[in-house]
Amino acid sequence: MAEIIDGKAVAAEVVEEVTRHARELIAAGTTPGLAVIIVGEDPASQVYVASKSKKAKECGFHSVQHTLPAETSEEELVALVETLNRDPAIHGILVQLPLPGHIDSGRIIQTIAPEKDVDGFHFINVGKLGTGEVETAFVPCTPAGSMLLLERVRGKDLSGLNAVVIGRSNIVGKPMANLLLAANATVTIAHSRTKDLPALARTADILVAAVGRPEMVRGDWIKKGATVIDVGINRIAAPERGEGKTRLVGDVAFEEARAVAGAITPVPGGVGPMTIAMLMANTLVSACRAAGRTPPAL
Ligand SMILES: Nc1nc2c(c(=O)[nH]1)N[C@@H](CN(C=O)c1ccc(C(=O)N[C@@H](CCC(=O)O)C(=O)O)cc1)CN2
Repeated sequence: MAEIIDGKAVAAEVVEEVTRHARELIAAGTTPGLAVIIVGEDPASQVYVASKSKKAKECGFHSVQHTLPAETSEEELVALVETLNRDPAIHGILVQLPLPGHIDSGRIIQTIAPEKDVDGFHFINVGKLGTGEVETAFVPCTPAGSMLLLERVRGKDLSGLNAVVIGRSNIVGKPMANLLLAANATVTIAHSRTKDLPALARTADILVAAVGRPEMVRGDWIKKGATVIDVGINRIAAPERGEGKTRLVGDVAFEEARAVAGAITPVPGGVGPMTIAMLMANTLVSACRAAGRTPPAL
């Protein structure tokens, strides 16, 4: 049976470290500030944003939440981001995704000042990560958190290991592939047009599933002893729990996979909690840089 990688516990460790460093920074005169923006009433987004704001307060940060109606115009949102760009008390700006359809997410992301882009989605940060400038980039929170979990079982250097990332999104798949490459893994990105995905997945010592399709990766796709990082968070019907009930599953069929893998992240309690912990870490780093201090290695 595979080792279960406890993302909740690792996230709690990260948050504890961030809080300790934040205390020192605050004593030296800089309070890390995080502004989180949500537009509309998507229930999952509301939960994530509330968790982010709450966690920021727990870390001792100055935490501001902007809750905007779904009808907010793109121009209004741009204006808010520009105001936050100029606010010296704010070191991190996060616009919760997805945004309502009438707003161009790309334009909003590119409006965020790169030095406050704690989501790591701005072209400047994407480019830095892509060219190996990891030290000065902001790395997107979910891949950064996934790498920390991976490090717990495989160490920092992945030389000689084959990694397969299923999914090519800008938020997870592509940055994850870049981080694996920076750690010396041999990386393949697979997607909906990949031929014989199960066979390719079976070549992976490290398999990252980030497709958003419930339990797509089956046990017989997994090489014996592989490390499986499940980034998917899918809510599915669970009639066995009662009428109208739901449950969360990942992109990996967990029970099948744990019988074959060497280590695996569960859903919930794996990569998800790391996303919020790494946002706190990125905000601390941003505040350290603004204060002219060397950010801690987290
Ligand atoms: N601007 C951004 N928007 C979105 C991001 C992001 O990184 N930046 N990521 C996702 C959602 N997300 C954070 O925003 C997120 C998803 C899941 C979790 C989490 O802790 N999940 C728990 C389960 C929670 C539940 O019960 O529903 C888990 O996996 O254990 C945290 C953050 C999209 N948008």
